[in-house]
Amino acid sequence: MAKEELPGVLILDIGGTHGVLENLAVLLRKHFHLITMKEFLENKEEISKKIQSVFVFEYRPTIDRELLESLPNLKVIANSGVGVDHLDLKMISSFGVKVTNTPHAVADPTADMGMALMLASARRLVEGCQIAISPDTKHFAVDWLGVEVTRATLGIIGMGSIGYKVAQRARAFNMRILYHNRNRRRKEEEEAVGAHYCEKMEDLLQQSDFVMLVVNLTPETHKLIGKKELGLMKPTATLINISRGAVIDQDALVEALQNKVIRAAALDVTYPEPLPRDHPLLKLNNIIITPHIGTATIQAMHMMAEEAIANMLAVLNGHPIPSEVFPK
Ligand SMILES: O=C(O)C(=O)CO
Repeated sequence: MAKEELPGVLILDIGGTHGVLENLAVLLRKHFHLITMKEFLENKEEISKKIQSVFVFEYRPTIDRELLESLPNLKVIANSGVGVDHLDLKMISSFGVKVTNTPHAVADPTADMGMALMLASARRLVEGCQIAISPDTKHFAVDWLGVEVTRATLGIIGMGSIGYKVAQRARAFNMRILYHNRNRRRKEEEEAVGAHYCEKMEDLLQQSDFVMLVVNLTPETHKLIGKKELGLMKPTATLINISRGAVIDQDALVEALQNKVIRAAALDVTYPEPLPRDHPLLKLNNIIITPHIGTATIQAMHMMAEEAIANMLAVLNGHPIPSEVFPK
């Protein structure tokens, strides 16, 4: 089929020239006529009617009313990634447009990232690397001892599919696993990973050596971890965040890390992203920050594109949609 006859997909944020993005474009071109944001802006009049789907490639708040008003035939916005807090679902739905996400592709790489951050913080990997490459060779490990993950207690806040995959990995480290979630998991699922349910988040915070945040960002989870919650954690505990930055009250975290209320933090997400260069979190030495790379693997990029393509085709062909997200 000629590319013009295929349904048009507007690509947000795929404009790079990196090999991995070109590979995604190859996958998408099998089913769609690809339209970049640049092409769209240069030739809005002619192109806008052709666009039936939008592929959101990065976690950015890019879909506004003005864009939706300019796309009369839009049927679906396919988000890469599971979190859709950057999309105004109610507003999008008022245009009769569906939103989909990619929960399957993200679960393993994001859980891996949680483990990577926990291990890196526990064993002070970033400092170790800096010491190894520094010109001063007179460093003694005894001056910067880490802590062990093996047999420690891990508290997982948010036991959806990513949280559960973290628990599966933590079991291999003989960790004691606690979790807090809106809904308790089935008994068989708890037993399979040896996880204990804490109805009260406070109990989990008080007992855990590592607390990992894996919740969606919603009005209920906004600043879920603040001064009070940090104060409940052990002074030897580490806070890991692989969900969304705004789940933590960052001012309270700065204070807690400065005053050694907790041992350390390891964050893949912050607000805003990236943090301003003079942000106090960047001045601390008991923190590791990565730039929201939970799904930044070659494999995840491909799986997310495949999952998004399946979602878009289902909407356009009127089939059951594998992963639709509904406004609350
Ligand atoms: O899937 C998502 O929404 C992520 O942010 C993964 O890190």
